[in-house]
Amino acid sequence: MKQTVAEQIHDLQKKLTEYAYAYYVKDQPVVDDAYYDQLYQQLVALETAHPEYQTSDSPTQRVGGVVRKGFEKVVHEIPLYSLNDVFSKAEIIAFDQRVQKTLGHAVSYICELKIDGLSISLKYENGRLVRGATRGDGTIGENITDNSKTVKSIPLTLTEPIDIEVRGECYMPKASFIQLNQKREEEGLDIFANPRNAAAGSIRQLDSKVTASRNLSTFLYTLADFGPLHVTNQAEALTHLDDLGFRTNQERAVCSTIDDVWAYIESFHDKRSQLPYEIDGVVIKVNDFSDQNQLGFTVKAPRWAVAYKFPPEEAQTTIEEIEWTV
Ligand SMILES: NC(=O)c1cc2c(=O)c3cc(F)ccc3oc2nc1N
Repeated sequence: MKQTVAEQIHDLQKKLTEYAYAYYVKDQPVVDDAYYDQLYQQLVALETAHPEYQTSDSPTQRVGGVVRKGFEKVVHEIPLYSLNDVFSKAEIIAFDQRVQKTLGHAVSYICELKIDGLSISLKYENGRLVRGATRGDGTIGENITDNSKTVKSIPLTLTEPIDIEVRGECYMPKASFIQLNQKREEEGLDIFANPRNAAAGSIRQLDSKVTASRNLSTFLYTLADFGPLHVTNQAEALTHLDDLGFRTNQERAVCSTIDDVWAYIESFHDKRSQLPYEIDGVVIKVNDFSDQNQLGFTVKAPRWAVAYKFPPEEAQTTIEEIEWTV
């Protein structure tokens, strides 16, 4: 039986959302670009002819179009802390000693690549994105909801209709950074010093169409407000973020000893230049949440995590060296 217009539109929205998820979140395209574009144009035509069926979470709403005079301020009910930096194995061992002394037992750690982007916070109500915000000073950030919606790896709707707040890093892939600077040079514009600055300048654009053009991506890493989720450790939390539809970094590893942590760090010190995104170190976190809660926070940072920083990268990676994934 012939589909109604509403069914055609809903069907296209669903398909295009699934294809975009595979491409931008899982790095595993399921259709080629030409086919995606063909369906996308069909959806734009149908939604234009029947705006009553255009939904706020349709893939066509990713193009931006809001121009603001400035950013509203956002108060982070749960502050975004920064991490204490360490620069040597000795400091990591000292961190582990402090943790064991405070808790009275050994712990397992989770190592995560330290993505060199800018921190963002995303708030969902009933599974719908309601607010995107920059970290700011950790308590007061900027409302970048319009721009967040143009970042293709940020889900507009979660797989569960829950209230939750998550945090992560918004970054610009190395290849996009190199292409953006080449384009800016040709146009006689100033170039960005590094992908982090390019990401910050792109997510804090007053014209969300510009943000949409910058091919930003994300890796989420924290459940700020767990909502109804029952997770006991960071590894589980990251799996939940995956299940909800977020993009998380798959290089993470649970390590039961500091020697394993150090082996992880050394392995990524060598792989760093081949990664399609910039990292400036490795974040080491006590994995278990009850241990984290017992360790708590200082005024500015958690006692249950440190950021091991790599020495500044030597030569800027050439485009040939990079694996061409988003
Ligand atoms: N850049 C990062 O890739 C990254 C950053 C942070 C944080 O800034 C961070 C700050 C906190 F107070 C607590 C946990 C954190 O975990 C983190 N985990 C990460 N993977």
